Amino acid sequence: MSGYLLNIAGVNKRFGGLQALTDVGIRIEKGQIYGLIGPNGAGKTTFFNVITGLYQPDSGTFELAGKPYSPSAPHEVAKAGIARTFQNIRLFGEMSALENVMVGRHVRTRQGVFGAIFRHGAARREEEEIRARAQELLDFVGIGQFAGRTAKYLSYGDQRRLEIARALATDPQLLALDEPAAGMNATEKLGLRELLVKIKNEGKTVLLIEHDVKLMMGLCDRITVLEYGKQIAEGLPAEIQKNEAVIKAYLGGAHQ
Ligand SMILES: Nc1ncnc2c1ncn2[C@@H]1O[C@H](COP(=O)(O)OP(=O)(O)OP(=O)(O)O)[C@@H](O)[C@H]1O
Repeated sequence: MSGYLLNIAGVNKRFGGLQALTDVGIRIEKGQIYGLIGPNGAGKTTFFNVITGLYQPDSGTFELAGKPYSPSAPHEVAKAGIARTFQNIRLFGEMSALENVMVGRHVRTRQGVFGAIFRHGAARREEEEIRARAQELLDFVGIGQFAGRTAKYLSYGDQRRLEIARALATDPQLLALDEPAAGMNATEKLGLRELLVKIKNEGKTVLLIEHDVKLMMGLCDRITVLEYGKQIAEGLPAEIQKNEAVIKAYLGGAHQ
């Protein structure tokens, strides 16, 4: 056992002639907010997709809370205890905010989605519990008042909050967020920052990809920097900010 909540090593991923990830690994302690940054095309999303079961890696070892897990399919990863959100919002637009969160919750229930559809005895009771928990989560992320609103009519920032609530509904050990601040205005970003701190204060562990480096520096406990699929730096935000290779990667202009 490593003592880390997430311990991933030696990840390689090739797309045809392109080596998208070369020997990438991260170790995240429980309760940390861990950031993944890097210029466009650095391999951040590819790495996320590998550890959450969307892409099959060419190699790599994967361990969550001391137990090896197989990133062979997204539902296996969800069962192991990792929940994620996507760069592009993926909600059920025609469903209410509450229903979106309830769907997330069904991953963890005994009756599952079919029980919920047929609504017999135990399933009905479980359904009520799920509903109550979903409302709690909406309250937690700050959109409890919009529980009945059709998801597609929520503001952009609130849709992002809803995605986070839905991910939290699976009771994950690790919450993986792919660019949660993308497209947000300054006020929404401030709100997101507060929400992430609140999630951390609940004892959750968060892995985050984000382009807003300023936001990341103020928020993350540790940061890994990728460039052309390789890890060029890992450390505390203060160390990353001073790292020559990182400064060069961001200011070099090669990726603009
Ligand atoms: N499914 C795929 N097939 C082929 N090449 C891919 C695929 N997914 C990603 N790539 C390539 O892998 C490299 C890394 O891309 P990736 O999207 O992981 O970078 P990123 O750091 O997330 O970039 P961005 O910040 O722009 O989202 C890029 O050169 C990209 O074109």
